[in-house]
Amino acid sequence: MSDSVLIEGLAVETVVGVYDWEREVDQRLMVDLEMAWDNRVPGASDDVRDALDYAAVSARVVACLQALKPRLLEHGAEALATDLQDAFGIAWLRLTLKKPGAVPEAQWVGVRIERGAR
Ligand SMILES: Nc1nc2c(c(=O)[nH]1)N=C([C@H](O)[C@@H](O)CO)CN2
Repeated sequence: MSDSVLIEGLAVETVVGVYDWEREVDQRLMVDLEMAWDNRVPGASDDVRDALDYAAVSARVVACLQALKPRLLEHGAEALATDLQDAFGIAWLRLTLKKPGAVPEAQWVGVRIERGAR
């Protein structure tokens, strides 16, 4: 079973970064998520209660990162992955956390992690 639910380019404004000035301002993070889910069940029932609700996941991503205020992207990604897996029962996920503008010469910099097993 290789079904997924996807979220791409979710924007989150939060405190993030290791430098003193970064603790004083909000910056934008972008989140991409691929989450393993058996889509055959909601595919048959047409009931959102059987689905991994991408709207509910998106709201939790925003709340989690705004509460965490991570210094490192690595810490934000790790905490977010654990929180989402626990909250929604996601067996496997791939999470990319991007910080656009952190390196002026780059479109974005970031980290990508995979956690769990399909
Ligand atoms: N691997 C990482 N390197 C750096 C991070 C990070 O989160 N992970 N963060 C910074 C600063 O906060 C930077 O983004 C400020 O522009 C530097 N390196």
